[in-house]
Amino acid sequence: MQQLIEQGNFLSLSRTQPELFTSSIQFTLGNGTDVAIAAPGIIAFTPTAKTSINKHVVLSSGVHGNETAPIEICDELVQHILTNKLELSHRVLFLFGNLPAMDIAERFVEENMNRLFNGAHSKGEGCNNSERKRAKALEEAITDFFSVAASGDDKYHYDLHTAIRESKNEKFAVYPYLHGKAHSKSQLGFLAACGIQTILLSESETTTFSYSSSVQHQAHAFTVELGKVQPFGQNDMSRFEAAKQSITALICEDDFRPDVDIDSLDIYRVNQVINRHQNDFTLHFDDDTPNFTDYAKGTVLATETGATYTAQQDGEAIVFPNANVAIGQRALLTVVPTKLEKLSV
Ligand SMILES: O=C(O)CCC(=O)N[C@@H](CCC(=O)O)C(=O)O
Ligand SMILES: [Zn+2]
Repeated sequence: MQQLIEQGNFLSLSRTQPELFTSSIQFTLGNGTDVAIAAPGIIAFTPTAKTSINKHVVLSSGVHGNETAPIEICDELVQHILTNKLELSHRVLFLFGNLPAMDIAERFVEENMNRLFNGAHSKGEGCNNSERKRAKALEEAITDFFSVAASGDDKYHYDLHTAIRESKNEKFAVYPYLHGKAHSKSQLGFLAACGIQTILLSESETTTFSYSSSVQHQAHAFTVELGKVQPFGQNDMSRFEAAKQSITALICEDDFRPDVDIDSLDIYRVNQVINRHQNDFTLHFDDDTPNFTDYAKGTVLATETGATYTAQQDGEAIVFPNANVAIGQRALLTVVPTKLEKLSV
């Protein structure tokens, strides 16, 4: 543990010597911050010297193993907390999602982990592979972490990703379906401070990590897309500076609440969720077509035996196209511009 406290290399040790963390470990840093390690890649910090803790923040990265920029950002934050370069004002749980997928620089090993949350890990064939077991462990870590929040405290979960393709709107966030609850203006302010001006409103239940935290814990939860997938060490970190600074402010300042002019944001709602049902599922645009490319009504976007998927409105745009997903999984979202109707503070 001496090496961990001196170097702060929690992610590296989790990946290279996971046996160090197979039993849970607790210790306290010199500045009074309690550290609890539940498993490799799962570390929580509680700044006990603070009397006004009212935010409980979950930062997950690497749920897809090849989405490296968020992993590098969180790795650095953890290092700075462990080595006392950063002093927290609020509780933070860091989750490094798919460690084996990071090692092979792939999105996943056997199964896309971001379709296994909200209990999906234990449905169907059951919790029978390492990604299903990890999704369950990550959910349990969040349940434990939020269980000590007092009523009225704020719970947050930012699930940090990068997209496979280029994107006309480089940074964007998926706001999980809120079942009629109002969208939060202060959360949109925080995301804007991170450089995220584009928000997709999901309109259905899913098995993503952010939806799970939103519906299970009433957390302010988002899937945050910070840029494009790059190998470890090849990210232009200057493109993530605003996100890094704002996340740091959220966890280190007593009350970081940047404001935003809602009219300056690009808000979309999901219009179609197109799943792949057949082996011959084909997208009808080039592989390098960026996210948020929009089409005229009637344009054929994808086909498969028995179905043709078209733009239903002028200006309908594509997001996350991927013809290679497993049968039954989401191969394409389409989105259309919208306005936010119900906003809370
Ligand atoms: O670029 C892509 O095709 C995928 C990027 C990514 O991993 N996106 C998330 C979004 C989750 C959500 O809809 O909230 C995913 O597909 O899991
Ligand atoms: Zn991802």
